[in-house]
Amino acid sequence: MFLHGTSRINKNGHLEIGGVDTVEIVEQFGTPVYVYDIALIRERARGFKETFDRLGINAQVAYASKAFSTVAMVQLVDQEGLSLDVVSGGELYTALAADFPVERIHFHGNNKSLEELEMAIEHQIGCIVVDNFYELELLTSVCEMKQAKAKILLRVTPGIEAHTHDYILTGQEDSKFGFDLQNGQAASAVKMALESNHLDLLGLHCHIGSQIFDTTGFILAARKIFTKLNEWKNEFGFESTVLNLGGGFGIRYTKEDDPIAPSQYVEEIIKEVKAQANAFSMTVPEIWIEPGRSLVGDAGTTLYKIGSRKDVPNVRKYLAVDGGMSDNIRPALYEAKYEAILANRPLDEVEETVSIAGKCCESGDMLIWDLPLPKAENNDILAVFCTGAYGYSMANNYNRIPRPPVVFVENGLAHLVVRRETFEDIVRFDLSLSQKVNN
Ligand SMILES: Cc1ncc(COP(=O)(O)O)c(C=O)c1O
Ligand SMILES: N[C@@H](CCCC[NH3+])C(=O)O
Repeated sequence: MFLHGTSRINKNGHLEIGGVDTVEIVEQFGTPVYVYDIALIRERARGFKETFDRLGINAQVAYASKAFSTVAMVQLVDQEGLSLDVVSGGELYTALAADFPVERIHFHGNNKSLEELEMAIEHQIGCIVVDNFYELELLTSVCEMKQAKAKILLRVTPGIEAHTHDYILTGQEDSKFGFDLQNGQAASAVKMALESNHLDLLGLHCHIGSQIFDTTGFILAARKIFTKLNEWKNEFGFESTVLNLGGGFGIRYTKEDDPIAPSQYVEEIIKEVKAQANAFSMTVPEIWIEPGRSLVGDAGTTLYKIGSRKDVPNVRKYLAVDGGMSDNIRPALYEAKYEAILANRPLDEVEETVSIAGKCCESGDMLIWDLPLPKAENNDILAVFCTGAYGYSMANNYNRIPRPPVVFVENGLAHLVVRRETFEDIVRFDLSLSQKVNN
C-alpha cells in the first residue's frame, strides 16, 4: 500500500488523512480538492532543522514557496521557524500578506523586474539572490536611489548535469540561470559585487535541478564551488560566509522511485562541504538549503470524483475525473507518474486496470496510465497521492475550469485555507466589448 504521513485506511474502509475521513472532506468541500497533511509538513521541516543541529552546522532551511504558496502555508513555514524562498513579486506579496519576518525572506528569479527589486529593497528582505549582470546593475541603481545596501548571494552555474527530467535541470552550462562558474562570468560578478558600496556579498548560491535522487550532483557542485572560492580568496580576498546549495531533493511519487532520506541528503552534502573547507583551510560557511518538493510533495493528496467511463475493447479502459491538467499539469508537462486509490472503498479488491483521464479538451490530459483499481463507479472518490508540490502552484484555468480549494487537515480537523474559485472569479477580469478602459 502506498500511504504517506498520517494517511491510513479507517474502520469504514475509507482513506483518512490527518484524522479526517476523506469522504467527509468531499462532502464538506466538494471535488476536486487539494488536501494537505500538516503533521507531515511539520515533521519534514523539523527533520531538516534537526539534521543541521545534530551536525553542528549554522544553517537556514528556506522553504521554496514556488512548490506551494498560500498565506496559510507561509504562516506554517513561519511557525516552524524556516526561512522562505520567493521567486516573484506575487510570492513576495504572499509572504508579506502572511506577515512573514522579512529578514528570513530570500528573493530568487532570473528576470526580476525593477518593481520587484524596489519592493524587495523597500521591505528590507533578508537576501536577494542575484542571477545575472543585468540584475547586478539594476539592483545597484535601486539601492543607490533608495540609499540602501542589499545583502546578496550570487547564483552560480557549476556545469553539472543532475540525473532528472531535462525540463527541471538547472545546473548545466547551457542554462538560463546564474553566472557560469567555469568561463569567468562568476568571477567577474564577484569582483563587481565586492567593489559596490551598495551590495553586501554574503556568498554564493547554486541549484542544480529538481527531483534528484542522490547527492552525486550536489557533491560535484560543492567541489567546483570550493575550487573557485579558493582562487577568489587568493585573488580578491573574498570569503563566502554563506553557501546556499539550493533544493531539488527527490521524493517517492511511485513505488519505483527510490530517493534517499531527506536527512541523508543533508548529511552527505555537509560531509563534503566540511572536507572541502578543510582541504582549502577555510572556515565552514553557513549552509542554506531550499527544499520545496521534499517539504510538501507527499503531504498533498488530490481528491476527485469519477465521472464518465469509456472502454475501448481489448485496448484500454478510460475513467474520467472532474479535474485534470488544470489542477495538475505535471503529467502533461513532464510525463510525471502518480499512485492513486479509491478513497471511499476498501483497497483489497483490485479488479481492473484503468487509465485516469482529466476533463480538459486535450488528448494529453491523462493523469495516470494503467492504474490497478477496484471496479470504480460513478461518484467514487479517486485520491491521487503526492500532489502537494507544483500542483496547486501550477494550477490554471484552462477551459475556464475554476481552481480547486485547499484544505489543511491536522489532529482530526479540516481547515479551508484557499476557497474554491467560482465562475464569477473566472470572468472577474473580463471586460465587455462596450466597456471603455484606458489601461
Ligand atoms: C532556485 C531554486 N531553489 C529551490 C527550488 C526547489 O526545488 P525542489 O522543489 O525540487 O526542492 C527550485 C526549484 O527547482 C529552484 O529553482
Ligand atoms: N515545477 C517542476 C519543478 C521545477 C522546480 C522549479 N525550479 C515540477 O513540478 O517538478
